[in-house]
Amino acid sequence: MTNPKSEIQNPKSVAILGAGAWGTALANLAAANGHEVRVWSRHGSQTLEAVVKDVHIILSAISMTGVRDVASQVHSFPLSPETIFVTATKGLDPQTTCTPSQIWQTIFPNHAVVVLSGPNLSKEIQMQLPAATVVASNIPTAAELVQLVFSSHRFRVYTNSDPLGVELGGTLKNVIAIAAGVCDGLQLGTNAKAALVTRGLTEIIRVGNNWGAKTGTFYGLSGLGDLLATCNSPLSRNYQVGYQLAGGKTLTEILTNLQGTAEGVNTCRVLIQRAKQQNIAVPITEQVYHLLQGQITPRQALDELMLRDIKPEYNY
Ligand SMILES: NC(=O)C1=CN([C@@H]2O[C@H](COP(=O)(O)OP(=O)(O)OC[C@H]3O[C@@H](n4cnc5c(N)ncnc54)[C@H](OP(=O)(O)O)[C@@H]3O)[C@@H](O)[C@H]2O)C=CC1
Ligand SMILES: O=C(CO)COP(=O)(O)O
Repeated sequence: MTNPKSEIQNPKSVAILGAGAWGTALANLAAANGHEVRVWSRHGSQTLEAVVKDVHIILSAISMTGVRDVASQVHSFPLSPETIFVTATKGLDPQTTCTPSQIWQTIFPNHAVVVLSGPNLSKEIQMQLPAATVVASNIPTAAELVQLVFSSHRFRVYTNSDPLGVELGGTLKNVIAIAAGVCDGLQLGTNAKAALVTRGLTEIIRVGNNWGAKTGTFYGLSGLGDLLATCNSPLSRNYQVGYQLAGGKTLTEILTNLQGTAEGVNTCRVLIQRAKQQNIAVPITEQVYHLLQGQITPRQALDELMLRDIKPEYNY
């Protein structure tokens, strides 16, 4: 059963770039609503040019490492000026610290770009469990069109007019999810976890505000919502990285055996770079960074956080 409002009077053609866990789940959602869906993978039989030809929507669910290259390739093909880009990647560009939507928008300045982000563990969505997400754009009609394409009785899609905030919420929480995995792996208890996630949200808001995003966005699905999902679920790859580090495995061992992408590892490095440039306090991210670099143990990271100077709670 589709959402009655999204029932197909006007089916759209949708190119999904990336046949990983998230690209596949999103392709299934659009196809279940009766849209024409074409999926591109670099290992697939169809060319990128054929997949994007004449489509209404191009949705990228490519890992951060591939975004710039794939966006540049798409740029070399003829597209309708009406084509809407949707980005579902949760990462930061190591060279420029740009978000994926900033990359797409720079390469396609005359096209609408929509960010899709929320508490969306793809395994649960593939099992058709209920979930909600946010589609955000500076062009409201573009976000509304994407909302219709993906909405169903199992997948509730909200629009939002702060694409940067929605994108940063989904991206920055991955670093906190690694820390949450460490917290659970060390069996630090529920109080510790609540403190970590709440102070993690403060850190995300501090970084987001400096970047130009709105505070309120981070209390929504793509900030607090996604923190709750990924900091509490073993389905999250980022959480798994932290949990297994706490169990004594090395990062290399963990990443070799992990199914899929844990963007928080790269995001943490880029975030440290940006926080230094902009002079933003990111104490949790700093400890995750030292831990990922193998410079401290999980217990030492905990001590560093607990022994910081005492201060007022609100210091965005
Ligand atoms: N899984 C989830 O629950 C969710 C994931 N996300 C985000 O979506 C993004 C993708 O995650 P997910 O699908 O889980 O990851 P996967 O590792 O399952 O898939 C990654 C996809 O990116 C492709 N890719 C990677 N590098 C390149 C490249 N250089 N050129 C072309 N394609 C490339 C991979 O292609 P190939 O298979 O050929 O390697 C694959 O299709 C991440 O940013 C993640 O944070 C967001 C919400 C939910
Ligand atoms: O972003 C996600 C859920 O919203 C997926 O989390 P992981 O990338 O940690 O698996």
